[in-house]
Amino acid sequence: MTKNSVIDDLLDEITSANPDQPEFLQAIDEMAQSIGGWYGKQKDFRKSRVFQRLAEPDRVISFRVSWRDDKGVLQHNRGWRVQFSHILGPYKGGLRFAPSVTESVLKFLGYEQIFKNALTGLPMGGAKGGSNFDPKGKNPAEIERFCQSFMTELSRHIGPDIDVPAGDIGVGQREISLLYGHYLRLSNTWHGALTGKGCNFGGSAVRTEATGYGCVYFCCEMLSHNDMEIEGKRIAISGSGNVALHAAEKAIDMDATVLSVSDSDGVLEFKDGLTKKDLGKVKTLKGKGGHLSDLSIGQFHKGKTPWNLECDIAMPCATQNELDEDAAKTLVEAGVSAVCEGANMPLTAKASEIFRQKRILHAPGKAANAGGVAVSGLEQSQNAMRQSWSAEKVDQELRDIMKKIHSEIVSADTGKKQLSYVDGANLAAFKRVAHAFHSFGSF
Ligand SMILES: NC(=O)C1=CN([C@@H]2O[C@H](COP(=O)(O)OP(=O)(O)OC[C@H]3O[C@@H](n4cnc5c(N)ncnc54)[C@H](O)[C@@H]3O)[C@@H](O)[C@H]2O)C=CC1
Ligand SMILES: O=C(O)CCC(=O)C(=O)O
Repeated sequence: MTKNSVIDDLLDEITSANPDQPEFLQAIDEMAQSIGGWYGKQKDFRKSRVFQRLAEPDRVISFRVSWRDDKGVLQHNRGWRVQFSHILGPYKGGLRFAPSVTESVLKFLGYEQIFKNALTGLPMGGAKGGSNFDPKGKNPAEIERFCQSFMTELSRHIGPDIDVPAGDIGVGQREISLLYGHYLRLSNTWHGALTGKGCNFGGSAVRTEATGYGCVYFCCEMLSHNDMEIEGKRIAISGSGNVALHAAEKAIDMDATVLSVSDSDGVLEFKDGLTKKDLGKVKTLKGKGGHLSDLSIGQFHKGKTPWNLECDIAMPCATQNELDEDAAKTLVEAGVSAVCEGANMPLTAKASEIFRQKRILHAPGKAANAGGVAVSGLEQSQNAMRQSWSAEKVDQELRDIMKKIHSEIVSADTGKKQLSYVDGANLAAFKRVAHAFHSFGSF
């Protein structure tokens, strides 16, 4: 079978089984393109349809979340937990609260999570969950009532050896605290059934910072492997949430010039580089749910993205498909050297293809943003051991894990002369999961 016929064969059945799930199919397609050459030679895996079976979640739990708003009116949203695979460990992955959440979005995130978690080398399966609830514009009491109602159902499905959720878009430490508090009341058991908890009640040092810091650590590994360094590089960052602001913080520490942060209204540009002082102002504003356009620092460009800024490194840290083909072309013309994904699947398939053709270094999210879930894995270990490690120890572990992920990717035998971080990450992770899955028989 040629590579293309293998890929067509893999995609046909999954595509027809998942109509109207474009994000999920995009993630599946990327994996099939990366591993197709190798998979075509794996007779046993093809015969037992490992790829197709792995594309079917273990289960998708969907539920009603009823909550009362401040006017006393009963509202309801839909909640989900996609428990994709627990081959390598308990289900693990974040919860997202945003109006754009659909089953397709959570399935793509859950699928990516299986392979990201495999790359960390820690015993974690893959899952994702959340709700189409929009936290924007809700007051704290409404958020609390929503979180409690959401957990009333979710608590039946989670536990330290079953499924361990964490945060994602719209779910930060405030929401994790509310969710965990309600879980404790319902279960009457203290154990680490959630990660991202406050450090004074079982959370790990550095978990809040880990995704952004890890992304910069990975970027440094990738640059140094390719005879470059981060010092002095101009970095365009999108987003202004947990991942973006901690990536910006670490990049500034490493003497890079951070040119931007953004939100859905536009981009805030810092021509001479974001300073720690101004980063503090952005953090304070975002902590209160404000808009970047309200700040009187930098230059705000309404309705724009960071992708037309002249930069050396693009670091998309906001959301899926935020960087499209035109943006990729603009970045290439402006001389970008590397793209490092803080967000999950922030590039459209066409944008990704442009960077591949132009041989731009491109670190996919499942590698570059794995630092967050890796420190979640370390939080699970600390909870199980009833220990609390120092920030220095956790940060060192995080650096070591990002380094190890990088070296696994560059040594993955993709059969191609040109090093592709996308293919390397997909192949290294898929092999680990597929070998375990296959050995379980009719699983
Ligand atoms: N929090 C974590 O530990 C991890 C998060 N991620 C991924 O990182 C990305 C960001 O997540 P967080 O920072 O945790 O979320 P967050 O909720 O803290 O921040 C999201 C930010 O993105 C901005 N945003 C949303 N849509 C946008 C758009 N279209 N254009 C520009 N900005 C937009 C929002 O204004 C907000 O500032 C997501 O893709 C998430 O899945 C990945 C690994 C771990
Ligand atoms: O920390 C975790 O469990 C999950 C983090 C996450 O949602 C992600 O890696 O996309």
